[in-house]
Amino acid sequence: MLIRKLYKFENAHIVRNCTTRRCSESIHGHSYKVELIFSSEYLDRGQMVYDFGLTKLTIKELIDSFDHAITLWSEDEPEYLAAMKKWSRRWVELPVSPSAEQYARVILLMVDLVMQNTVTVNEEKDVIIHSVRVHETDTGYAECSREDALSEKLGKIDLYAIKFSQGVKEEWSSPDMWERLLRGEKIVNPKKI
Ligand SMILES: Nc1nc2c(c(=O)[nH]1)N=C([C@H](O)[C@H](O)COP(=O)(O)OP(=O)(O)OP(=O)(O)O)CN2
Repeated sequence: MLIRKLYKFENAHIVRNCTTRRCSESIHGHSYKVELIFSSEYLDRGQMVYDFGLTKLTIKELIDSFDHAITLWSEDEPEYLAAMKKWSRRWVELPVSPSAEQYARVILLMVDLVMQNTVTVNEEKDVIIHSVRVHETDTGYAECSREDALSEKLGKIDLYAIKFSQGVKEEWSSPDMWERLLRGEKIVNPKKI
């Protein structure tokens, strides 16, 4: 069974090497809409796949890292990267270019990491992030399955290579949230929210 939760953020980027000039040559922004689809064959004590409220904790905080930020590709021109980092307090650097496709893959892997580290307390069972849809505009989205996120054909994504600026981290409830997730530290879900 599937459930879906929608997140929104405002973000700026350039997508180098793509065909559309406006996209590859000028910094521009989008009001992103991100749909997370979770799945399980089981229901919890509340007869839910996964309480929507639980998706508004670490997962929401992590996705909100992109809000009012510029997303950078680590292989972009060093001069451009340095300037963006100098003039924007909030930035996220990815090892892949920030196309809608790569956003969807990165976000799926991030959410998967959160879910793998989460200890559930309401008899939730085998809840996984099933797919992610990233809407860049009202007219275009990219959709990523778990297989897509891990696909060697689409290129491996190294979560350890993702960098968040100090300005992003200091707004997290715990500034070392990402390092803790990468270390595999467990997050115990609250009994009540
Ligand atoms: N497959 C992809 N194609 C494009 C991406 C992308 O991430 N994946 N991104 C862009 C640009 O970021 C661009 O801003 C969005 O392009 P487009 O859909 O053309 O935007 P419009 O607002 O002009 O769309 P309309 O349907 O004309 O309103 C380009 N392509």
